[in-house]
Amino acid sequence: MQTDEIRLRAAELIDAGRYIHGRGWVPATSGNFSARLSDGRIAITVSGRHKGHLTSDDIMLVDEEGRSLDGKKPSAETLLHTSLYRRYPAVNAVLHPHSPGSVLASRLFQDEIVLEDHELLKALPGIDTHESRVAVPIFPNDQNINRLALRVDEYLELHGDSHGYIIAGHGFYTWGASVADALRHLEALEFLFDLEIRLHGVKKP
Ligand SMILES: CSCCC(=O)C(=O)COP(=O)(O)O
Ligand SMILES: [Zn+2]
Repeated sequence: MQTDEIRLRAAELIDAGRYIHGRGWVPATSGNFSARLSDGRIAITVSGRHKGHLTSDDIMLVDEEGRSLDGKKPSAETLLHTSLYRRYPAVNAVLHPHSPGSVLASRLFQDEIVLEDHELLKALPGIDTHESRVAVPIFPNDQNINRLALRVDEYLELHGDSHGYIIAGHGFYTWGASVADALRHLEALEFLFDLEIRLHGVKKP
């Protein structure tokens, strides 16, 4: 059943996809997006769809464990979304771009990229001064999404809240209380990754 809430969240994800693709952050059919509904179900992109040209047919519902509720095939990376929703009750949207900044950062830095002394850090929740240090962890890519989700979850358990994480040679994940918030975090992080890459050069020393 298409409730108003589902239609609204789907429209937000469709608009976000058009914007993110326009910026070159989800080339081909890469990336995936989701939003949590008030009853705990999750609206998520169908696997393999082009995220720049999404329609309502490309947004489906899964339960909290990532199981399809409507017979469609959810994103191959659904478990990376559901584990974030499980960990963070205040998070209602997760966005995953395959952006050049995140991929290049993973070639240049190991384990984490540190963002500090940037006014734009204030676009991230809980940060109100440029005198802040944000470490974005970098995990090795893994075709076993369950194993990757566990690895990320273990890191977050150990290190506390995070604004996002990079998967090496792949892309990054970020999240927020709403699709608009997650999109702001995505744009800020990608901008800061790009600045750090330019600052440090694109080749490893
Ligand atoms: C063509 S990109 C490879 C898969 C991927 O990393 C991705 O983000 C898209 O997968 P999905 O199943 O969500 O379409
Ligand atoms: Zn991906």
